[in-house]
Amino acid sequence: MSSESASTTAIIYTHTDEAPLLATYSLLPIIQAYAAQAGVPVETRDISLAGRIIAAFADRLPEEQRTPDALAELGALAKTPQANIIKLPNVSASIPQLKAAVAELQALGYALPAYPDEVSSDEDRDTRARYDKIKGSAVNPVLREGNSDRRAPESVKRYARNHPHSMGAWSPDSRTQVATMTDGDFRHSEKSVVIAADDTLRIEHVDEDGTVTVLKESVPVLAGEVVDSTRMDVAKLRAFLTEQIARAKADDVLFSVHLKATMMKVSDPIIFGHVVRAFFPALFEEYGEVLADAGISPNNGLAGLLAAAVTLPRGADVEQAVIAGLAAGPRLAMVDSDRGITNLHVPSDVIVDASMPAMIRTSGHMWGPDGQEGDTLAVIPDSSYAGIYQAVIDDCREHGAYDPATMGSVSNVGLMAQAAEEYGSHDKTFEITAPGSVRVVNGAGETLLEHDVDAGDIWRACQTKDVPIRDWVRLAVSRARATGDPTVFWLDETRAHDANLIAKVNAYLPEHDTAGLDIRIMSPVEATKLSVERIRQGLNTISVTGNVLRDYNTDLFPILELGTSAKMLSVVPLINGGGMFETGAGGSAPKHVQQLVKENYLRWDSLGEFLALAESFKHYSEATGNARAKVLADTLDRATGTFLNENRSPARKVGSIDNRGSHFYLALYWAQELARQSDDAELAAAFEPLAKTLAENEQAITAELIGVQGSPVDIGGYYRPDPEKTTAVMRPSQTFNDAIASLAAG
Ligand SMILES: NC(=O)C1=CN([C@@H]2O[C@H](COP(=O)(O)OP(=O)(O)OC[C@H]3O[C@@H](n4cnc5c(N)ncnc54)[C@H](OP(=O)(O)O)[C@@H]3O)[C@@H](O)[C@H]2O)C=CC1
Ligand SMILES: O=C(O)CCC(=O)C(=O)O
Ligand SMILES: [Mg+2]
Repeated sequence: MSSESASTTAIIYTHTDEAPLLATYSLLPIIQAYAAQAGVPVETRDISLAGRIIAAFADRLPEEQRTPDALAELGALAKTPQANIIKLPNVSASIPQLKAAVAELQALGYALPAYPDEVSSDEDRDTRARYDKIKGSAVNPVLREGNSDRRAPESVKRYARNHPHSMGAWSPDSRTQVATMTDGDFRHSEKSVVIAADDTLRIEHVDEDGTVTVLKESVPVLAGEVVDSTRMDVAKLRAFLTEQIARAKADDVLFSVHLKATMMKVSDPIIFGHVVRAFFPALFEEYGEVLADAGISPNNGLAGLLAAAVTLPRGADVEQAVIAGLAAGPRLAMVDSDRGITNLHVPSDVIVDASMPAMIRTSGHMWGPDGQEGDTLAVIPDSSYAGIYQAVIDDCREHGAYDPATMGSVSNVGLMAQAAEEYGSHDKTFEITAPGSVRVVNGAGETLLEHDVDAGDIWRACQTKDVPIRDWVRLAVSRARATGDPTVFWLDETRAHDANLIAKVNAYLPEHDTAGLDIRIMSPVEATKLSVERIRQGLNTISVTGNVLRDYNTDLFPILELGTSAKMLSVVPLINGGGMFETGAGGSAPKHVQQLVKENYLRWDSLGEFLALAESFKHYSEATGNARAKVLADTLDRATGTFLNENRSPARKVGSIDNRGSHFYLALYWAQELARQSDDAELAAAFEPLAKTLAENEQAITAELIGVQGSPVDIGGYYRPDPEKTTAVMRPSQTFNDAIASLAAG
């Protein structure tokens, strides 16, 4: 089947990375077997980090190693009404991850160039440009051609209330605090304009002598689009960081930094590098030049720095300086205290959306170098969104931890389509090399936005198109109508960008019937206070936010309410009519892969996949008229309900059912629902024998699945696991495999 004809008729299930990929090896064969009975093809496309690297260098690889650019194909598909994509989380690679993936592929025989830290030739420039396109959040902005609708379905919320997850108690004496800048950051420097007519903008740097350097030649814009620019004053950033490090030391709390070096792939690694510099002043005073000359950047974290420094003549001295710096500074929060991995080791290890809620769930604690929990100074340099975490912390300190058995819910409608807001800043973010100004100029040569800058400052521009804003308002009203819940736009009228958005929201709301709906506009901090107050009363609130708060809120509230964002329903109604169904709101859980390899146990919870799949079948049925797809959806919904009632989610430890066992139970309940339903007798007959076989063999299958656990396994790679080895590991029950195979045979 060619990809064009496939795209009009098939559901595309993405082949990604890490834990979700492992789960796919077990779950996808079940899905394909069931869907085939209803005439619904389910195909895969490889958008894994390794797959994207291979595709990007296809022209430099021999014929037999080449693969097509599946991400480009799906990006184009997402713009069509035919799109029906199930999107699993994928690695948004930091440079250390990218390098590791390249090394693994090279070892597999792919003659890929190394990532050039220093660029000295045209070839380097080309190689670097290809890798830079792959790194960071490179998949989601391409596929997300719609806004985001993330929520906990009622059945999931009920499950969480009946099986409340653990929640660390909060003390009124907690000294945990958020530290954020009050001046000179992105928040305080922001300027914003609404574009009057379709145009092409240019971004220029003007140095102190008036010499103009074009930073970006062409930024096409449409009428009604919001364009912002802003700067991080690096002198102020460094002063702020030095102050916070001293403060954490004086207060004897842990020091931690929380960034999004993956999604904000240009700005945040630079900020991360400044944190590393500020934490180790003596190291950089002494060896800064040596490290820089060797192309070793603190932006990639302490782990990369230490590994690379070993090769230097004074490598041992550098290592000693790091040890001395750790001893001299405040106690540094740890990612893994057993393995000595600090908060400053790898930029992709401290991703704010997951790291802050995990801390709030654990009594406001992080882990210290001694492996003990402790209060922390959580540094979030830019103040645009940091205040929401402080508001939650203040609430917990005052009223204690939330109670998952009784708390309400905060769902999210997020603006993200067409690379909205910070998502689109990657190719418009610059680390400034000389003092002067940066300006955004329109086609007529007029300056629309301008900032004074100094060398080292980070300057960035963002774009938010009008069509997505309009669609976001529509989606917010439709969720408000569907639920009757208060619906709050988290917008701050004192922020330049938000002020423009507020005007648009006020213009577009009257296009809808909002009679009887409670729709408000509040600053993020005030909206947080309202939402947590309602949560404590067991009440639900819809948060309608921009892209970054979409990311933050859809981990923050689910982690507090459900224990994990993996249990979220995450739908992206694509603006051109297609559907994308994301599986949960979390990431690719690297820790889970380590556990599988060590003890053949995968604790990944595929509930997000089950929820996405049901929505995808529903959409398929509506788009194609295939009534059987609707039967698949309805029966899967009911099966997921039983799955939750029976508490068949993976446990965390060896000896219980894990991800594979949870897939068996889903297959059992789904087959039983299909056999039982009366909408389609033929389909019922097709599933009756399977339902019987699975039920009869429950003991045997779970015994086979649990029996393999407990010892190390080989999946033949991390970023490019070997398909045969991984299949063998992820499908270890012959009885179960035979039963699924019998469906096709029958
Ligand atoms: N949509 C996407 O494509 C996204 C991709 N990412 C990427 O994922 C990677 C890891 O990100 P990170 O910030 O560490 O966040 P993760 O969400 O991957 O991990 C945080 C923790 O969340 C829990 N968790 C997440 N998903 C599940 C699940 N399905 N079942 C059970 N537990 C789950 C696990 O906790 P525990 O250990 O307690 O079990 C996990 O260790 C990065 O490369 C990041 O860029 C991140 C977010 C979204
Ligand atoms: O695109 C990414 O890097 C991660 C996105 C994410 O965390 C989210 O969508 O919640
Ligand atoms: Mg997120």
